[in-house]
Amino acid sequence: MSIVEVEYLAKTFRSRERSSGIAESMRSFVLPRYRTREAVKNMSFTLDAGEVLAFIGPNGAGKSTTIKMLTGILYPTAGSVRVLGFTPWQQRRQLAYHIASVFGQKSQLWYHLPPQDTFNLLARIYELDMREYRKRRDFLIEVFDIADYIRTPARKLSLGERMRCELAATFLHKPRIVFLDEPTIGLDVIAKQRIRDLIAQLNVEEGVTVLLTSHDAGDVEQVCRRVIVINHGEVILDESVATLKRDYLKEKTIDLQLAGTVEALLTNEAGEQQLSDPDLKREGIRVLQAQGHSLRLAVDTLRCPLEPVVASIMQRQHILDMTISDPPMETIIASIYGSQGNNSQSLAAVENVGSLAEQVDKLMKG
Ligand SMILES: Nc1ncnc2c1ncn2[C@@H]1O[C@H](COP(=O)(O)OP(=O)(O)OP(=O)(O)O)[C@@H](O)[C@H]1O
Repeated sequence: MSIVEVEYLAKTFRSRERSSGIAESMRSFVLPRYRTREAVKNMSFTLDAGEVLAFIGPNGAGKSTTIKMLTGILYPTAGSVRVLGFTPWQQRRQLAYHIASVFGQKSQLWYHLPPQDTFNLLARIYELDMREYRKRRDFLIEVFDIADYIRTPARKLSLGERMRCELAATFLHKPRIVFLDEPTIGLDVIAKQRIRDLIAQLNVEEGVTVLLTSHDAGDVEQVCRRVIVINHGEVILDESVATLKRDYLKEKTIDLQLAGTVEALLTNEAGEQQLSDPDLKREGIRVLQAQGHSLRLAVDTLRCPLEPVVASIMQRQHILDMTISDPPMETIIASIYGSQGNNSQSLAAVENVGSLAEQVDKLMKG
C-alpha cells in the first residue's frame, strides 16, 4: 500500500541577485534583478509501507527540496503530495507525529545540552506517555550504543557519536516514515557501517519506511532496496538496487600504494598497459593510472571479482594502502542517460564530470 504519493510535483525558487560594487548595488536596489531556478520539475513517484528507498542525484539535483516538500517545510509551486494521507504543507503538525527527518548537515540536538535532555524535550513535544517513553529511550540507547555519552553536551561529541544520538532521537516517537538526508556524511568507514546497520535493523524490526539521500554508493547498496535517481529536478531512473548494481555500479576503482614500483606488475601490449600476471590478463580489468608506487585499476566486478585481483598483486608486491571506490555519481548519471539513448544529455552529464573534476583539482592545488 502506498503511503507516499507524489504527483507532478514542482518547485521553482525565485531569488534576488546580489550585485557587487556600490554603483551596481544602487542600481539593483532601484531595479532589482531576480533569478528563477526550477529545483524540482514534474516529479511523480509512490512509496509503499516498509520500503527503503534511495533518492540520489548529483549536487543541486533537487533531493533536499523534495524532502522538504514531503515533510511540509516547503510549499510546492505545483503538484500534489500525500504522506500517510496528509498534505504535508497544510497538515504539518499532524504529520509530524508520524514522521521524522535527519539532515546530516544540520543537528536537531540542542547544541549545549546533553542528548538525554534533548530526548526528554522531544518526549514532551511529541506528547509521549512517560512510561512508554522511558522504555523506548532505554531501548534506543542500547540499540545505538550511546550510553557512554548520553550525558555529554552535544557540542563535545564527535560527528559519529552525534549522528548516532541524532538517529536515536529520530526514532523516539516511533515514526512510520523517516527521511534521512545524507545520514552518513563526513563519517569514517566504521561509523558509516554502524549507521547503515542500524537503519536496516530498524526497518526490519519496526517496519519503518525509509527515504534516504546520499552521495555514497555504499549507503545505497547496503541499506536500500529501491533507488530513484534524479537530475535537474526530474526522475531519470526508478529501479531496484539490484538492477542499479548490475547496470551502473558494476565497475569499482582500486587505488593501490605499493612498496615497490608498478613496472614489475605491468606489461605493455599493443600500446596498452595490462597486468602481467597471466591469470589477470582478462577482460574486465583496465589500468587507469600507473606511476611510481601508485596503481589505479578499474575492475568490472561482473566479469572479474575483486578478490583474485588484490590477492595476485599481494603475492607479488607489498601493499601499503588500498582504497576501493564506486564510480562518482556524475558518471552513473551519464551512463543512465547513455543507456536511455539520450546522447545530448549524456554528453552534458559527462561534461559536468569534467568541470567537477577541474574544480576539485583547482581546490586541491589552491
Ligand atoms: N531557498 C532556496 N532559494 C533559492 N534556490 C534554492 C533554495 N534551496 C535550493 N535552491 C536551489 O535549488 C536547487 C536544488 O537544491 P537542493 O538543495 O534540493 O539540491 P540537492 O539535490 O539536495 O543537492 P546536494 O546534493 O548538493 O545537497 C539548487 O540549484 C539550489 O541552488
